[in-house]
Amino acid sequence: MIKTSFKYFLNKFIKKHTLTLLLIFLLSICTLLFSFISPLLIKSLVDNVFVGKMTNLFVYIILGIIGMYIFSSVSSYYNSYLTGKLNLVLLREVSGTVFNVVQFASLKSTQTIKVGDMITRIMGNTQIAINIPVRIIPQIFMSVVSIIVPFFIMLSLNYTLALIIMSPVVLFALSSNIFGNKMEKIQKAFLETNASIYSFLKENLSIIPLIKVFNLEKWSQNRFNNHMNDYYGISLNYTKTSSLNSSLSSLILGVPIVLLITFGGYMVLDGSISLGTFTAFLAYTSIFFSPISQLSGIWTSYKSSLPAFDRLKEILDMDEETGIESELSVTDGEITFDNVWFSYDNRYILNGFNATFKKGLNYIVGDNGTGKSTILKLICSLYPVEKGSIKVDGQDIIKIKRDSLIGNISMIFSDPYLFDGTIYENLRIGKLDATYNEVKSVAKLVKIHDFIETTPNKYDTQVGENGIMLSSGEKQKIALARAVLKDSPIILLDEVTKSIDKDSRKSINEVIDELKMEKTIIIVTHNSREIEVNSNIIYLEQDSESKNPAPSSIPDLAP
Ligand SMILES: Nc1ncnc2c1ncn2[C@@H]1O[C@H](COP(=O)(O)OP(=O)(O)OP(=O)(O)O)[C@@H](O)[C@H]1O
Repeated sequence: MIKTSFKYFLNKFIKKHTLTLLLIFLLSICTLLFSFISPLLIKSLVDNVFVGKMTNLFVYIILGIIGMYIFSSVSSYYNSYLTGKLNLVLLREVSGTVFNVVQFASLKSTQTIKVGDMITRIMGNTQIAINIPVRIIPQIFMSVVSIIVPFFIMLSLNYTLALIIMSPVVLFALSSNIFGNKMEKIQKAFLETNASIYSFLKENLSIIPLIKVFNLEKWSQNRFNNHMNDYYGISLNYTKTSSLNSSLSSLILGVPIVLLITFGGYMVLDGSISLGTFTAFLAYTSIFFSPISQLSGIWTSYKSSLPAFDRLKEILDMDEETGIESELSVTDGEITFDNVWFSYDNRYILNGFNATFKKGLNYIVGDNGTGKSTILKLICSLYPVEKGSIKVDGQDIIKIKRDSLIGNISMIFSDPYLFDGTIYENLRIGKLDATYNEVKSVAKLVKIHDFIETTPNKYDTQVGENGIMLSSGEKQKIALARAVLKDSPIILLDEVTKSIDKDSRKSINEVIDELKMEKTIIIVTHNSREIEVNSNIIYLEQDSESKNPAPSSIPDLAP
């Protein structure tokens, strides 16, 4: 699974940056050149200048070292700048794509992941995934080059000594593999725990009033502590394993040095290698083994980053909302449900539901949980139906482009969903190009204008997160104003007058009365006293059978 997600990620996001990555690889080699050449310059310094007394070479070697330093520093600057830039470009592209998928995915699929978890995936996991192609793979490449080049140089200097010194490589390969697999498992658990902490915090911080009125502070604290204990346990395991890995690497790193001093030292005394060759070996041994030791750390980070791909792919694979073919043309505004089946998590809410909603007033009434709100959401295509069809003026909504369908519908949820902005901005989402005057006249219509005028900055007053500065009734009036402003032929209202006072309700009903002449209005309500005579009524029961009763025969569902 991880392999497929990784390949998919590379093809979707990294392939188009191949040139930049190649340039980064090239600059990495340039940065390394100095470390490869400098031991040879030192060898020449010892053997030719100090021992062989070729003093004319001295100045060239010094100039060579200075030149290599400058070249290496310039390459290193461009290398790190390009890497940082590519990282930022990819972060913007990947998180933008993931966010976009979440926006357009069906509600059913987005609801499978908790909000806090989703946030950690969009930002945190994206960065972890990007690290692999942008930092980890170039580091692996650099390490491999840093191993291969000194390997051949050492072989050319002294074949036997080179092979003796390189023998501990096997130990590195073994420990990297063992630790890499272990870290992959730990990181998977770590990412899940991290996501559940975010989800818990997101939920907890949004229900603080509930916690206060039920005296749940201690209970809540315990839940947080439990999450933190899990986090602590997994993080400690991570720290323990990675510390063990790095100290084991340092221990293994000592083996070739001991081998060089023992065998190389013997060879110098023996006269089979020069002192310069021994010095060059000393330098190449650390050049050769430090990337091997780094490689085991990089391999561990590579393995531990892999679970992030699966978590991102889960989002990128989400179903898009349906409706791709045609535009909706609303003439009579008739909506028909024909043998509609729909379930949440295999629990059927609608079993072959049939109903017709016509231009004018339509009511859906029924007990809690019978599927009234679900019917409105299905008309908006927020969820796809499983069997049967929903048609608007004979056009199956499954074939209609989503923005065309939604362009013809105003849906007001029972929760008005306000965002953190001004009253004006919140009203205007019904019609983004509405003028100030248009917004104002609609606010007057739904009886919220007078209240707005009393707020500190009038229409520019900030409403706070989810409209926390406003009362439930004020929020519902704002939501209603949005629907009126949108002026669409179909209006769906889910218990929108439940928190509205008697006078305002009266004027809102007058607005609805005016709109019913030319629009299809479907109202979900529990208050049968509000239902107009001669309107179309769908009464839902637990088995989802619909009847068309006379208003007088509907049980009074109001509390
Ligand atoms: N996103 C969801 N995931 C799973 N089950 C859901 C979801 N939304 C609603 N349900 C379930 O579907 C059933 C119908 O819900 P719906 O909100 O449509 O009922 P309703 O008739 O509007 O209820 P109420 O009168 O209480 O507002 C309920 O039993 C509810 O638990």
